[in-house]
Amino acid sequence: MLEVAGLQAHYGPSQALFDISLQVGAGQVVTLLGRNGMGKTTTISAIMGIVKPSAGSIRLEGQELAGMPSHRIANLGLGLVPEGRQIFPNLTARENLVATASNHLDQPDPWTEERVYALFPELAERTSSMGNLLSGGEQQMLAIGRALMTNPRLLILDEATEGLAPLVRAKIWQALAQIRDTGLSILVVDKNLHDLMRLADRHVVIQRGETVWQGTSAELEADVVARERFLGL
Ligand SMILES: Nc1ncnc2c1ncn2[C@@H]1O[C@H](COP(=O)(O)OP(=O)(O)OP(=O)(O)O)[C@@H](O)[C@H]1O
Repeated sequence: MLEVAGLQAHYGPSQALFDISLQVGAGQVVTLLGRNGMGKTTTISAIMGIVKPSAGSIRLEGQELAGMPSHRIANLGLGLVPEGRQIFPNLTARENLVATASNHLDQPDPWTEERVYALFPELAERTSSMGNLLSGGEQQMLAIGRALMTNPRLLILDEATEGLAPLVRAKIWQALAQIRDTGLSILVVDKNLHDLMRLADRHVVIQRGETVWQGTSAELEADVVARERFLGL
């Protein structure tokens, strides 16, 4: 479904990505792991076309995305839940959900407000609350719901549970498991590896802008050296 190979990216003269390769198969949950500042957000930004890749390829079901403007990439089926949630503060929860809703790919059984509220019953209680008045957890649920309402083929989450209480975090993981069960592919950046071990099929570890390890949850569990060396865990 998504194949990234030899991806490089720069911020002005400074190179942030040197050689990123990763694959997300249809219906798979894949994590992107690495210590702070190693290039996880930049990798996601390059996939989404927010940062222009300077080399390498990013293919979605065979179609090259590198060099495309980000709105076209989004229309081809990549749904982003950005770091920091980026909820529209002056729109209500409901308006946030519908503002960017679409079904460009004519997906059967598309996501609707009702389906999002069934996934996150907390949001159903808050439909007329302004975005900036929602709690961190509600904002995160809304950011996920908003991305789902674009009916993507691949959902990408950057630090989806950052700053959330354990109980709220558990709700988010539970929802992601439900989303995975609908067959949607998911690429997720998060620091809570323990929670992700159960949810994810594969893990990709990056260090200083390079992919340095890839494998399954069982392989990562068994590879104490890689965990210590690349993740400090
Ligand atoms: N807008 C920017 N301009 C210049 N350099 C940047 C910019 N954003 C990130 N960088 C640099 O690129 C490198 C990778 O950063 P990135 O944010 O992708 O890492 P990360 O793995 O997502 O880290 P974190 O977990 O802290 O978010 C770092 O050296 C960072 O300083």
